Amino acid sequence: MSPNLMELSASTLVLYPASQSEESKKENGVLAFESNFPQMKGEMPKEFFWPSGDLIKATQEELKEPLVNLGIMKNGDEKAIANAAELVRHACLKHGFFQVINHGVNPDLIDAAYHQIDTLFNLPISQKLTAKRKPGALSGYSGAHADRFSSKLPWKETFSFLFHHQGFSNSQIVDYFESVLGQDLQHTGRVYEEYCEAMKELSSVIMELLGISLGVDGLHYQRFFEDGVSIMRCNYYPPCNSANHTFGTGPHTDPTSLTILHQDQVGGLEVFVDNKWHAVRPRAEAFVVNIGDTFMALSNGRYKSCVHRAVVNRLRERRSMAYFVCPREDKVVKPPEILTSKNEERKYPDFTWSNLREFTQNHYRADAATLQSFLQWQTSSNSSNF
Ligand SMILES: C=C1C[C@]23C[C@H]1CC[C@H]2[C@]1(C)CCC[C@@](C)(C(=O)O)[C@H]1[C@@H]3C(=O)O
Ligand SMILES: O=C(O)CCC(=O)C(=O)O
Ligand SMILES: [Fe+2]
Repeated sequence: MSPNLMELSASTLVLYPASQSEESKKENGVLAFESNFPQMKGEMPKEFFWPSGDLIKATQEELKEPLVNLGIMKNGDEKAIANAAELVRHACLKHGFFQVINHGVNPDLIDAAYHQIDTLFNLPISQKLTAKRKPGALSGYSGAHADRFSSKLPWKETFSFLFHHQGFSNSQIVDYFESVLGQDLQHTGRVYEEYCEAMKELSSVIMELLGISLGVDGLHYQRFFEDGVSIMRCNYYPPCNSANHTFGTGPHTDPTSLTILHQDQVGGLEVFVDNKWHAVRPRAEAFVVNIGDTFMALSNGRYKSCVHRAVVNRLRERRSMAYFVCPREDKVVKPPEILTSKNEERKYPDFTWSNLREFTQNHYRADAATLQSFLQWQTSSNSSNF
């Protein structure tokens, strides 16, 4: 760790625990969580308790969430597209969150993808651990992130994998599933291959609309992401008898560019709007779209990265699927000139997704201040090199 990072860590950064030997992990109970989670009965281990300052309840006030009908993007009615762009613009300037309907994704495919979440998380823990996420990597299985963090653990299991938008075979995900979980998971891989293809198409339509809504050429962001590598994540949140004291996913913004999320009918996603937490009512026919930190930078700070979290339920298990759109890792993240030409200052220096991703995997636990902390870190590590 650089000395500068240590200085930062004292004030703003939440750092990983020092790397531990397998022996000390056992002593700390980390491996025990992984193998017993989510069957843990009785009292919730202290590592899952979150500070009371974070546990503020959502308001009962209904959120007037913008629902954007994407069907209009196909028939090319200019007025309808302008109206949709206005809805998106208003939502993104304010909080960075909207939902889309008539998105063209086959509901049977969404059901099939949920079904495969059950296949995945019902595997024996020994098999899930064969696909365990390696330190610093984004793909693989994780139980409560217990091997990465030692406090404020999230009450969830996740399975993540990468999806190359271009230049890979149409069995990239099948191949990954087979390599980490074995031949039996071929069908699961096929379902997610199809799901990710559908997400890629959907993200391209949303990028076009975002471009139009910012007054940028509709093709600009579409092109920027065409050779990207996105992250698909299946989330499984077991029921929790101390649901009021923990989170499934704590408060954060996504460091990625755009998140297309589907949640099941249990509900649990909450967004921070007007200084309050609001529950997002589950809608089977809709996808939730969140602006992430990287898109905030691509819009020169105009569009807000959405602050959100997921709460867990005392009695019911919950599932969600997140497709995190990311550019190619070495692409320079900077806003199009049209957004900075009218004497508007650049809000963020250039960076690459690879740098920001590395920061979240090796130096900082993503939260609601990731981008600011990353920029501070980048500045201090650059200055220490000279
Ligand atoms: C780049 C990423 C880091 C996380 C997965 C993707 C996009 C979202 C990030 C995350 C979900 C934000 C909340 C905290 C986190 C640790 C989690 O709860 O999973 C984050 C992911 C991660 O670092 O694995
Ligand atoms: O499960 C959810 O509803 C949200 C999950 C989330 O925010 C994430 O994985 O980044
Ligand atoms: Fe998120």
